[in-house]
Amino acid sequence: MTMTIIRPRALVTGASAGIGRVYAEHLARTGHDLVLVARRADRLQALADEFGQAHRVEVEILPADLGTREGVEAVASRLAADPAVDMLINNAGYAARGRVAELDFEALEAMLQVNVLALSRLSSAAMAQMIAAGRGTIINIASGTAFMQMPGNAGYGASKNYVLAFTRHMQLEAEGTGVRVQLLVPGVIATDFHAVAGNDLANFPPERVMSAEDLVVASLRALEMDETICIPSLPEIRDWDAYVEAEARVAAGVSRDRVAPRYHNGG
Ligand SMILES: NC(=O)C1=CN([C@@H]2O[C@H](COP(=O)(O)OP(=O)(O)OC[C@H]3O[C@@H](n4cnc5c(N)ncnc54)[C@H](OP(=O)(O)O)[C@@H]3O)[C@@H](O)[C@H]2O)C=CC1
Ligand SMILES: N[C@@H](C=O)C(=O)O
Repeated sequence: MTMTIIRPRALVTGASAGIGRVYAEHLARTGHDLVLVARRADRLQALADEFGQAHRVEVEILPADLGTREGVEAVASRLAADPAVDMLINNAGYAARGRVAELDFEALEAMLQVNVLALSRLSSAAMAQMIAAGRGTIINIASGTAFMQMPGNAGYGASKNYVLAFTRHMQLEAEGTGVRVQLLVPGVIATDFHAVAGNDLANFPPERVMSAEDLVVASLRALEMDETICIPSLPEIRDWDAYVEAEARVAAGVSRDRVAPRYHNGG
C-alpha cells in the first residue's frame, strides 16, 4: 500500500529575497510545500533547489511581475485553483519615495499596483478559497511607517496604511470562518529593501534595525499564540490596544447630527 503524505502548502510572494525568503525557508523547515513568487526566476529556482533538498518538501516556482495585471492574475488563478494552498504570505512590496510636490506619478502608480492592488487581489482569491475550505492562514505585511508621517514618504506610507486597513477588514470578515488573518507590522528590517528604495541601511541606528529572521520567527510565533496583529518590536501590546480604543472613541464621534461645540459662534 502506498502512503500519500499531505503537507500544508504555502504561497509566498516576494520570496526571492529578504523577508519573503526567510518565511519560505522557515516554512520549508517546518514541512510546508511551497509556491514561490517573485520576478527573479533564477533566484526562485536556486531557492527551490536548496529548500527542496534540505527539507524534503515540494517547491514550485511561479515567476510573476505583480506590477502587471497578467502577473497578478497568474498568481490569483493559482490560488483559486489549488485548495491545497492553505497559507498565503502577501509580502512582495517596495518603497518609491518622493515629496508630494515632486511626485513621480508613474513610479507611484507602479508601487501601488504591487503594494496595494496585488495584495488585495491575492487576499481576495485566497480568502474565497480558504473560506470555502473552512481553514487557512493569510499574513499581510504592512509597515511601522503606517503610524508615522515623514516628508517624502506619503505614497509608501499611505500604501501601508491601506494594508493596515484592508487587513483589519479582512480580519472582521474572517471571523467564524476558520481562516486566520495576521497583520504583520515590521519596523526597520535588514534587507535589500533600503537599497532598492535608494537609502543606506547604515543610516539607521543599529538599535532600530531587526533581522528578517527575528521578524519571521515572531510572526510565526504570533500565529501559534493566536495574535492577529504582530508588531514584533513593540514592547507592550497594550499600546496597540490603546490605539484601537482611541480609534473607537473617534469613530463614535465622527457621525452625528450636529457640529461640535468648538465650532459654534462664540465657542
Ligand atoms: N525591510 C524593511 O525595513 C521593511 C519592509 N517592509 C515590507 O516587507 C516586504 C518585504 O520587503 P523586504 O523583504 O524587506 O524587501 P526586499 O527588497 O528584500 O524584497 C522584496 C521582495 O519583493 C519582490 N518584489 C518586488 N517587486 C515585485 C514585483 N513587481 N513583482 C513580484 N515581486 C516583487 C522582490 O522580488 P523580485 O525583485 O525578484 O521581483 C523581493 O523578493 C515589503 O512589502 C516591504 O514593504 C515593511 C516594513 C519594513
Ligand atoms: N519601516 C521601513 C519600511 O517600511 C522603513 O522605515 O523604511
